[in-house]
Amino acid sequence: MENGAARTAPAVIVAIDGPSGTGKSSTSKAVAAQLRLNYLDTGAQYRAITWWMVANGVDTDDAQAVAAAADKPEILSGTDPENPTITVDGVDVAGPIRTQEVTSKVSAVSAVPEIRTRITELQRAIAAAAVTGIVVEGRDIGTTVLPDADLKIFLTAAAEARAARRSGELKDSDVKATREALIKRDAADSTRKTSPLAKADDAVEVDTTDLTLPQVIECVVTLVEEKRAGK
Ligand SMILES: Nc1ncnc2c1ncn2[C@@H]1O[C@H](COP(=O)(O)OP(=O)(O)O)[C@@H](O)[C@H]1O
Ligand SMILES: Nc1ccn([C@H]2C[C@H](O)[C@@H](COP(=O)(O)OP(=O)(O)O)O2)c(=O)n1
Repeated sequence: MENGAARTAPAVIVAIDGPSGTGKSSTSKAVAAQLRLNYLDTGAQYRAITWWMVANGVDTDDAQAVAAAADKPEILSGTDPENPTITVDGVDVAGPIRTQEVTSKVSAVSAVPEIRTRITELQRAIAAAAVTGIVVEGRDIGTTVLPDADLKIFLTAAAEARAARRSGELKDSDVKATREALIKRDAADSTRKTSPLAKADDAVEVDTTDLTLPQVIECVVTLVEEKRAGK
């Protein structure tokens, strides 16, 4: 260290993208907790605005109606990886945003350009305010939201593995139906016009099919540390 001065690590921005069930949320939370960074689940924000549309009787298949309401709800994300929170107009929606109804409607709502503009602004403001840095996970973080991120990771996994992981979380669900719903949602998210799910050219791809969660976490922590060390 020069002249014995204490050196403060610069804020590090990590973008983690990929399809459903590849391990984005679990990995991002653990990496952020381990490295004392903030954490943002951008899927939760799209789920929250979708929840609001449903709760307020907006037809989620009517893109014009969804666009007209895009600025109405106030969405707040708490970025502590040990206790991430999400509220809409002051209401805790962490539970309600995970229902099958919201899951089946979120792709249509998040394809509307006015919704993406609104949520992208929120995401950039949260990332800019993170003093030590942040891990942001989603579908278009490396490509659109934070194209200058210090490190971009794109997680993948075989559809069978992803469906098995997801149905392990949902009681009474069968793997085949979960697999079909997941493939349908990924296809919608990857083919929408505005900011689709995509790997950034400079992202590191990690196939998690045959890796345990601790292995994926270790891999990403190592990549962040290498970046910080300037390798
Ligand atoms: N590498 C892995 N091996 C086994 N299970 C995993 C792995 N990564 C994540 N999981 C589990 O799969 C489920 C989905 O993971 P999650 O992090 O929510 O994925 P995503 O955010 O990409 O949809 C969770 O129950 C999680 O514990
Ligand atoms: N950056 C993002 C994050 C999520 N979305 C949309 C598309 C996704 O199907 C939904 C839900 O995302 P979420 O990460 O909660 O999905 P998972 O069920 O965890 O895979 O939100 C998006 O369009 N852009």
